Amino acid sequence: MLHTVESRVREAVAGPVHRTGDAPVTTLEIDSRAVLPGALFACVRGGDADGHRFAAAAVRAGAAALLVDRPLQPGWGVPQLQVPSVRAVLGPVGALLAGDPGERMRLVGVTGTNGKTTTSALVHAALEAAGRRAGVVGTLGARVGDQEQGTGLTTPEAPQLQRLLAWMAGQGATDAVVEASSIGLDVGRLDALRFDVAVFTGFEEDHLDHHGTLEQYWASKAALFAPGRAGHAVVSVDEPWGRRLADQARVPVTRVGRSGGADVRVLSWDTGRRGTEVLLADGDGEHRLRSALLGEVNVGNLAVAWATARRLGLPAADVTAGLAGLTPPPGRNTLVTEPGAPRVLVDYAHTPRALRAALRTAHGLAGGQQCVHLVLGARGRRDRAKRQLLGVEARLANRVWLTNEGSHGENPRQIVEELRVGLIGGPSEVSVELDRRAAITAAVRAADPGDVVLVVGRGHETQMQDSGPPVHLDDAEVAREAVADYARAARGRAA
Ligand SMILES: CC(=O)N[C@H]1[C@@H](OP(=O)(O)OP(=O)(O)OC[C@H]2O[C@@H](n3ccc(=O)[nH]c3=O)[C@H](O)[C@@H]2O)O[C@H](CO)[C@@H](O)[C@@H]1O[C@H](C)C(=O)N[C@@H](C)C(=O)N[C@H](CCC(=O)O)C(=O)O
Ligand SMILES: Nc1ncnc2c1ncn2[C@@H]1O[C@H](COP(=O)(O)OP(=O)(O)OP(=O)(O)O)[C@@H](O)[C@H]1O
Repeated sequence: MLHTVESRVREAVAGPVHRTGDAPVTTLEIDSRAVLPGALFACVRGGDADGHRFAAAAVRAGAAALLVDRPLQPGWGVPQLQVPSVRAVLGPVGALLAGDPGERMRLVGVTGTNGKTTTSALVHAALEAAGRRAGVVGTLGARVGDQEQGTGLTTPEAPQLQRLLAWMAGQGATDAVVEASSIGLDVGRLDALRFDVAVFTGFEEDHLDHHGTLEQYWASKAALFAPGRAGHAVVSVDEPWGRRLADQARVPVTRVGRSGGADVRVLSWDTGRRGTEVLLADGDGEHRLRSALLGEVNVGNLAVAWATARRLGLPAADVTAGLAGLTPPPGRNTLVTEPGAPRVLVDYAHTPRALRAALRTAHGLAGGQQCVHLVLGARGRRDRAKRQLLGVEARLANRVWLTNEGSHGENPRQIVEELRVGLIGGPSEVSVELDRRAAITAAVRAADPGDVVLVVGRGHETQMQDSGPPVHLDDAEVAREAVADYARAARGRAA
């Protein structure tokens, strides 16, 4: 009933709350186009639109009540609950109407500029190996057992996130791992959830088009590591940002890294075509982890996942088995190979630091003798300041193919020019091919069999958007075709 929602709102926020009547409400919905009969429609003021404008449409679709921040005249015959900020109560109200699933589950929240999806998948694998039924929510969707649902966002809006957790609990999940994006934290999508363990994978400049300043971006992430939000923190302290967080967090911290002060310390590691091996030391002694994930970034991800799983009380043998058994998430350092053809590494790197790491992984695979060819673009209408920095990092490649990555209405040639600025004066040979499929194919054709072609930016994504509707484009699929053609042609020449 709406009066129960009112009580929850009063517990959660200060300020005036006013209700015009009562009605049974079953779900919370923030999009009028998704309203089902019995919903409480929350009128959210957004960047593009004011949800109050869609209240009439929501009532026509069956909304039983409205959550508003100003009284609507008329109310179209349904009661209204007026609060100071609709967005600020989405978490608590979403939790209430979903049956407070977070209170029945053990929750892990994973934040960091990069590594959330990978680390979440690792922790999830460890939980399952320990015999716990666990769900996972993030960029790749929501999953429990063999059931999946799309999420659209890395961290879904609070009503959807709460419904997903309820769905997982209904499927028997006792635990859930949730990717916590900075934007999700900033706009309150994770409000009303308390994480048993909050995980920090690392930090660099990103999403400044949303946050405005680096400090604001930092503050959004750091907010997760506070009493009431998290019980314990697992923090990668290899970089200064992690050390800052470990020092400032107001919850107990497990420090993970290569330095002497770390509680979970990486003693040595090795990564290559066959995967990654890490030797760790913690309070219980030394542990050797093996994983099919490749690339130096996964050394840290594995160590952090280990520390998280152990913090959750999972037995060491189960954690080791879970981490070893994980199939690499799609588009994260995915290797495409055929005998006689160059190897292609498809990776979701879309920040300067991730690109640097991916290039190091590619050079490692190329063995230092062979060339690394990079296919690089940048997404339109997103973080424009990042482009030049990506270009600077791209100098680590021997040859660079600048291309389109989905212009979202911007001029793709202009985006490529902004990337190219960072490459000026560098040693790499630079070509421009705006057709992404043609760029990947050309890079493979131009490579020698021992070379590595690194395709970054889109990872698992299968839809690319320019000015028109999205079109199907899967980098790994294009790479597989190019590599197969290359191998066929090589066999033909040899025959
Ligand atoms: C910055 C941000 O959080 N934006 C999200 C936000 O948009 P907004 O508040 O501006 O909403 P709006 O479009 O102005 O609309 C206002 C309200 O009217 C409603 N509406 C709108 C039209 C209509 O016909 N009926 C209707 O009810 C909308 O559902 C919304 O509630 O609320 C929308 C509705 O849920 C989200 O789709 C939108 O995400 C946009 C699409 C987005 O791309 N967000 C990205 C940047 C994002 O959140 N990314 C993070 C980080 C990913 C990473 O780590 O890389 C993520 O967690 O995914
Ligand atoms: N710990 C890490 N530090 C830096 N870069 C990483 C790390 N882990 C992965 N990466 C790089 O970042 C890319 C994205 O990894 P992942 O999907 O795990 O991160 P994410 O935080 O979920 O990204 P997003 O929020 O954009 O979905 C990888 O393809 C890899 O290039």
